[in-house]
Amino acid sequence: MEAKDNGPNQRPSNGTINGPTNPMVTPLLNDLYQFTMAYAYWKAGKHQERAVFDLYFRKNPFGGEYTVFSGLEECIRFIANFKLTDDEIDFVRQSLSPACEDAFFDYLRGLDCSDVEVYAIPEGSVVFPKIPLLRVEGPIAVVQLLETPFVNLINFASLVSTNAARHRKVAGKSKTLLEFGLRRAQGPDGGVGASKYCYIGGFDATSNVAAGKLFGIPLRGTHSHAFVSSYMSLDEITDRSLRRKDGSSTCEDFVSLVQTWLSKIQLFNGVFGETNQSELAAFTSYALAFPDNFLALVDTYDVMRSGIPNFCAVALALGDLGYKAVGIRLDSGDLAYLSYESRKFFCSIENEFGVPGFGKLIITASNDLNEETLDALNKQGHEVDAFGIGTYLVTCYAQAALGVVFKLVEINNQPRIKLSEDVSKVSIPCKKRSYRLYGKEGYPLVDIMTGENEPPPKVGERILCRHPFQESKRAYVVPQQVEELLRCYWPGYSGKERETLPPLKEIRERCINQLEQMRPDHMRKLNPTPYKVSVSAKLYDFIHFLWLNEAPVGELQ
Ligand SMILES: Nc1ncnc2c1ncn2[C@@H]1O[C@H](COP(=O)(O)OP(=O)(O)OP(=O)(O)O)[C@@H](O)[C@H]1O
Ligand SMILES: O=P(O)(O)OC[C@H]1O[C@H](OP(=O)(O)OP(=O)(O)O)[C@H](O)[C@@H]1O
Ligand SMILES: O=C(O)c1cccnc1
Ligand SMILES: [Mg+2]
Repeated sequence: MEAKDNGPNQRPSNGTINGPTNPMVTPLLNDLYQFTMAYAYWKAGKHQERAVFDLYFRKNPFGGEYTVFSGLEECIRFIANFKLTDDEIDFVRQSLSPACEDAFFDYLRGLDCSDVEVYAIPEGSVVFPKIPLLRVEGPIAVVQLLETPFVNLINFASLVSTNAARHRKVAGKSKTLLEFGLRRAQGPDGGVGASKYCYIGGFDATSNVAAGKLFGIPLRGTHSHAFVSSYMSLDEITDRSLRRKDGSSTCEDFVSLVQTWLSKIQLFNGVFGETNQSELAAFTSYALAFPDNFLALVDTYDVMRSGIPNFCAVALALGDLGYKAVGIRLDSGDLAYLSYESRKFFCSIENEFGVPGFGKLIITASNDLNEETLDALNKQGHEVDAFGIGTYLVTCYAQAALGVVFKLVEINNQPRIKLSEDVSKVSIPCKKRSYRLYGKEGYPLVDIMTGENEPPPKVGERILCRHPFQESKRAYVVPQQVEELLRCYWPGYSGKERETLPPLKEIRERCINQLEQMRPDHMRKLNPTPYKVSVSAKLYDFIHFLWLNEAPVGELQ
C-alpha cells in the first residue's frame, strides 16, 4: 500500500542548520580518550595548534570494489550545533581525574566549531579506499573531539547505503525495492538510519513510518500473516457494502460478489477444491477497507490452492466496481516458482474473463532475501516485480563495519605520518587535494591525491599516477575531465563559500547516477576489478621521504 508523500524534512530558511536527527548525537557521544587528550593538549598549551585530519576507509565492503559515501549531512548538523552544556561539562569533570584544572572546563564551556573547516566529497558519491571522504582542519583539541562522532555517523551510513546499492545492482533497475528492516535493525537508530541510507543507495521506499516523517522517504507496505489468520469466517464481515469507485451506486453485498467470482474461478480452473474461507474473509475485509490499494499476502495457508484464487476473486469483484487491485506478496516457499505460477494464473484470468491488465498485477516477494538469493532468483528466472528486504539489508549481515578511520596528516603545517607493519595501514601524510580523472569513454579512470599546493591535473595533460606504496605500480593518464573531490561544507574562518546540504532525493540521484557511470567491471559481483587510487609523483616522493625519516633503523645483533 502506498502512503502519501510527506515532502522533505523542513529546514529553517534562515541559513541555520538543524541539529543531528538523533538527539543522542551530542559532544558526549564520544570516547573518553578524546576528552583526556583534549585536557592533555590544553595542559601542554597545545590545544590551539592547527591540525589537519583525514577521514577515510581502507577497504571496500562486501568483497566489492566500490563504496557509497553517506552520513555527511549528519556530521555537518553535528558541528554546526556543537556546544557542551553545563550539565555535560560537569559530567566530563566527574569522568576525568580530580586533578584536572578548573580553567580547562571554562575552556570547554566556550568551545564550538567556528574555527573548524570541513571539506568533504558530496554525500551519495561513489568513493574508494584511502581517498579522504572528509578533511577536517582546526584547533587540535576540538578536531580530536570530532573523531568518534564523525566516524560513527559515517561508518554505518556508508556501509548500509553500499549494501543497498549492491542489492539494487543485483535486482536490476526495473524492480521496486522496499526496505522492510525496522524490526530487525540494530536498535532504533540502526532502523531509522538504515531506512535513510538504503534510500540513498537506491531503494524506492520504506515501511518505517518514522523515517517517512523525518526524511520524506516514500512509505510502502502490505499486511502480515496475523491479519489473515485473525479472521475465522466471512460471517465476521458485518458491513458488506462498497460504493463503486465512480460513486454512481453501491454494491450492498460485496461478500456475495466475491463468492460469485470465486465459484467462476473454481469452475474455470477446476484444479482446486475449497479455498480457505478465513483467508477469503481477511482479503475481502481488507479490500473493503482499501478498495483502491488492495494487495494481499497469499502464503498463509497455500499459495496456489487458496491464496491466489482467493485474491483473484476479491480483485475481480473490485474490478466490477471500478477498482483496480494492486497485487500480491509472497513470503515463503520457492519464490521463483510461485511467482511464475501466480503470473500464469493472473494471465489465464485475464484471458478467460477478458480483464485487461490482470496479468500485470504486481508480485512482491519477501523472506530472508539478500544479494545471493536475488542473484539465484535472477538465474532461475522469476516474475517478481518488487522485493521487500529486511534483515540482511539493514543489519549489513555480510559485513559488520566499514573500518572508517580518522588520521592526523598535518600539524602546524608539518606533515605527519602513521607507520604500520601492515603497509595498507600506513597513513598518507599532508594536507591534500583529491581529483577524479575521467577517460575517453567517460568512465572515471583513477582518483589521485596531490599536495595542497601542487598544480591541479589538467584536461588533456598527461599526468603520472602512482600507487601510494608500491613503486612498480604507476600509469600515465591524459584526463578528458577532471573533478576535484573535496568541497567546502564548513568554512570556519576561511571565508570560503559553504556548499549547501542538498535534499535527500538529490543525494539519492547523485548516488544512482554515479553508480551508473562506473565501468562495469568495477561493479560486478564476482572478482571485480579494483578501481585505481593513486598519488602524484611529488606526493609519492614525499610520503617515502617522510616514511624513511620517521622509521627507526633496526640494528642486527
Ligand atoms: N527460488 C529460490 N532460489 C533460491 N532461494 C530462494 C528461492 N525461493 C526462496 N528462496 C530463499 O530460500 C529461503 C527459504 O527459507 P525457509 O525455507 O526458511 O523459508 P520457507 O520455509 O519458505 O518460509 P517460512 O519458514 O518463512 O514460512 C529464503 O531465504 C528465501 O529467500
Ligand atoms: O525476511 P526479511 O528480509 O527480514 O524481511 C522482512 C520480513 O519481516 C516480515 O515477517 P517476519 O520475518 O517478522 O515474520 P515471518 O518470518 O514469520 O514472516 C515479512 O513477512 C518479511 O518476511
Ligand atoms: O509491509 C510489509 O509487508 C512488511 C513490513 C515490514 C516487514 N515485513 C513486511
Ligand atoms: Mg521472516
